[in-house]
Amino acid sequence: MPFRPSHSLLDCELLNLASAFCQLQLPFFFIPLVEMASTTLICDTQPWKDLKAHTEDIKKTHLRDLMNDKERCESMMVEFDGMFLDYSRQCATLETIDKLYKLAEAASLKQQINRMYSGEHINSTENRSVLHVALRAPRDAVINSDGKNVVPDVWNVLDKIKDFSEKVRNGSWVGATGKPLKDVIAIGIGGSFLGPLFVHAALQTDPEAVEFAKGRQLRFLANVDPIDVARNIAGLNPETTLVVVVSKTFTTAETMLNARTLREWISSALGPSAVAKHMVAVSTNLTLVEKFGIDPNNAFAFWDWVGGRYSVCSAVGVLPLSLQYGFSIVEKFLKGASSIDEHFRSAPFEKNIPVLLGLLSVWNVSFLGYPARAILPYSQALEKFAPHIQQVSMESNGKGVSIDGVPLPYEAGEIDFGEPGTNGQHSFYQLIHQGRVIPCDFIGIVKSQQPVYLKGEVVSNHDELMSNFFAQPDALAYGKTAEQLLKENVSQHLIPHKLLASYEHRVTVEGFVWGINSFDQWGVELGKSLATQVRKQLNASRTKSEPVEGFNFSTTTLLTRYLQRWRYDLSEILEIHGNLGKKMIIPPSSQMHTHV
Ligand SMILES: O=P(O)(O)OC[C@H]1O[C@H](O)[C@H](O)[C@@H](O)[C@@H]1O
Repeated sequence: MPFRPSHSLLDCELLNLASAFCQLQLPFFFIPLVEMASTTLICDTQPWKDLKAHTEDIKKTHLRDLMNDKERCESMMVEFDGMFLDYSRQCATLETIDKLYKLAEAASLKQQINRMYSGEHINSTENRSVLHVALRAPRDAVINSDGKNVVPDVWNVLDKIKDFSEKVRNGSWVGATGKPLKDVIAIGIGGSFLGPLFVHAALQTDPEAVEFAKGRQLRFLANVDPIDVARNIAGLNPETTLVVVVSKTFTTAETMLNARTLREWISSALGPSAVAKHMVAVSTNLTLVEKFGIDPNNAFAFWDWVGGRYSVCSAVGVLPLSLQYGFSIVEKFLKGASSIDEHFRSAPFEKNIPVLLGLLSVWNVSFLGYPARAILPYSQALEKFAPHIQQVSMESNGKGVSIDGVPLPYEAGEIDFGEPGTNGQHSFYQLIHQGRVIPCDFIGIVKSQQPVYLKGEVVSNHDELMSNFFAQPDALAYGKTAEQLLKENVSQHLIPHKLLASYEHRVTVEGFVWGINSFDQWGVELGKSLATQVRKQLNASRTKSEPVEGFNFSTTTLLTRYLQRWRYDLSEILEIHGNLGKKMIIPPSSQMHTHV
């Protein structure tokens, strides 16, 4: 059993809260709920063994020499629909790539992709199909799940979103006091937050989208930290605000508490009946939506064949983004993603961008032993791309057992991190230059959303940015002494939809080759159940002074300290939270002092 030590702690003396928390990263080893199978692992196949042996040749080769081979570099460039991928700076020869194709064959990659598109239950531990590609399929496409074409259902919801968002935007759907709803707070976390935030950030300065968003605001409330509530509602008026509660399950603790908090914010200001006009929902669980008090007519469905982290193209992203930018803008986004879906399904591997990206990741992680990957978009509009891909990749492929429950004797999964260039250059690039070898994805855009060219300057501002984009990869590849690697990806225009779909499929390719289930997340579930135990303890200690029990020494100490350093009784809680409209809407800074 692998032991994964973790640090704990944190001392918030800074805020004078003196609370101690710890980040639990328990040593656990989860065996999915399936019988242990005696299936062959990919590492037992000949192509895997050949690649292992081949790493010795690669270690003797310097990237500088590889870069001098024009023919090699030319074969490592691929173009599709406005995207240009150059992977010539990978520590790989043409022989490596050939061996990776053989590995893909041994992993039945083509067949696995086909199984996904044909709706087979490839998420076997949850017994579900994986069909986020259906979310952006054209209206006349046929994609079956359990013998039923799901595309008409997808378009029913899209049509409903179009209709609703137009009503809100043109003022025919108004708030309880008759005022138009110009501001939207989308509550959600994880997959119900990161994708929509990424796309929102990408569209925020898009010249066309800007026009459609005039006079409107879209905010995201994810963290259960009440500071996030305070920041979200700061400056907003409940009378002109629409709250969209986004949760696949409609049970996620953080989201539901935030939803109850904003329900209180609305009803304490406008009366309980105002909720019907000011709150709508996106979920697969319409029963719980109704129970919460949101009219199911004001709920937008999606389906269990959409994984949370793959849900941005469902109502999860489409509803808030359509409210902000109008449905036509979002529809273009869906079309862009769909173009990559078709490319992924049908292009031969040597021209298939997600397949190439995925195979190279497997090469870097499992053969060259590089556990991390930096995602470096030279575009501020893509500032939320790395955080989104972090979830897509790390929640999908952060697994230690095969899909059949066999412990993996090789590393799988990647540590993803990133920042837009050039900010990252002034932060962590030093380590990449001289410290550790980190494969990097450099993402550049040909045309800026917001060009500036100052009179008297040598180059335009975007060219200045792109000078760095072109310089850094070569500095890494050639270096002075050290060997580094990376790949570049240049897009003609800002194409977040195509990047999104390419990276989603890349993660899928990796999972298929590693032989893991990229579509479940049992580790996260364990964390949730432990939080339930802590929540019960906090309540028992606060309300009945019960001692902390049932935890290990470390957690008991931290919890006891936390409880002792900030005590309150029930009447105080009611005083603070009971009248949200009046007492909680205070600036975050003064709120902190009030509570200390
Ligand atoms: O959309 P929800 O059901 O509220 O879930 C929100 C998030 O919860 C968990 O963290 C899951 O691991 C994520 O995949 C999911 O996106």
